[in-house]
Amino acid sequence: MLSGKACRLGGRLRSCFETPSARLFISSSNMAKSKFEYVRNFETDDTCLRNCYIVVRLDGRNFHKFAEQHKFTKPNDNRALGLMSRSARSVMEELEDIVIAYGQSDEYSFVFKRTSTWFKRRASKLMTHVASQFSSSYVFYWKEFFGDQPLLYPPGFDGRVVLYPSNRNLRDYLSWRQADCHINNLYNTVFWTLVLKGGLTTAQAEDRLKGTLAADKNEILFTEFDINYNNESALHRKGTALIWEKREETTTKRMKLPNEEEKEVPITRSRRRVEAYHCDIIGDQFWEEHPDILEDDNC
Ligand SMILES: Nc1nc2c(ncn2[C@@H]2O[C@H](COP(=O)(O)OP(=O)(O)OP(=O)(O)O)[C@@H](O)[C@H]2O)c(=O)[nH]1
Ligand SMILES: [Mg+2]
Ligand SMILES: [Mg+2]
Repeated sequence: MLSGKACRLGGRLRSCFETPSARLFISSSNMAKSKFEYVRNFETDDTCLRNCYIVVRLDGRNFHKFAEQHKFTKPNDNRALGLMSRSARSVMEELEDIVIAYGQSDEYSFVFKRTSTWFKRRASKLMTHVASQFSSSYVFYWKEFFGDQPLLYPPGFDGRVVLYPSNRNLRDYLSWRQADCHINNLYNTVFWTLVLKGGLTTAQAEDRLKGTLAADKNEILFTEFDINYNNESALHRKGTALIWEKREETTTKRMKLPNEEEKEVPITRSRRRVEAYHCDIIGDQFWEEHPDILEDDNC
């Protein structure tokens, strides 16, 4: 006698029949389909093109308001930036194949290696995993950065996926984000210096900066406030690049060897860790010093 029951195997519903000597599985594709089955075909194929770097960029939703309500310091709040990078580190540690992440303000870009087959390269899976891991980490680690200051409401992050077929394109993408960081930070630094130290209203400061070039802004900071922009915090000027690095870590362990007394023995292990850099990633130096990030263009 065969006894039939539904079993879940590898995520698929199969019919499972047991005989005294064997188990027989009949996959659902061989069974009569329900009349609802056709809706599966409405799912679109969003597989990312092979050989391309997959970039997932997240950006905080309405962080202008979020920053106001949580009293972020102006123009940069190191607690907020620290929390963004802590959350990005959690994404890199929990998800596979991210070779570099770059963040500034309320955004973070995650670059998956071009040969990644994670989640069959399905854009929606990659993006939603990154966005949900990042968002839950942002809430989870909030206290580590903001202490007793409460999180007033759940923050959200939008995500998008962009493919870059060459190392040049990928580097230009990251350069674009770092240039954006520089432009915004220079503007915000002068703007808030004019307001907080120069006594201008926000409207006056906006007027004063209308039509100015980078050189003019540097000049205002230097001549009027004795501030050399290049000496401002690298975290604020350059943003944060997170990459994997191998580090030798030495610990000691108490060990007892045969015919010897128990003693402390040093043990050195090579560990992969996410390291943060606040440096220029537009020029060649960073990429020459970290040749493992990019894959060969001729793959
Ligand atoms: N004071 C302060 N504000 C920050 C800081 N980082 C981000 N912000 C705020 O977050 C905003 C991020 O800009 P956007 O991402 O363009 O704008 P948004 O308000 O998040 O709007 P959407 O992204 O379109 O939802 C900035 O304009 C600031 O108002 C910070 O360190 N300090
Ligand atoms: Mg935003
Ligand atoms: Mg933004």
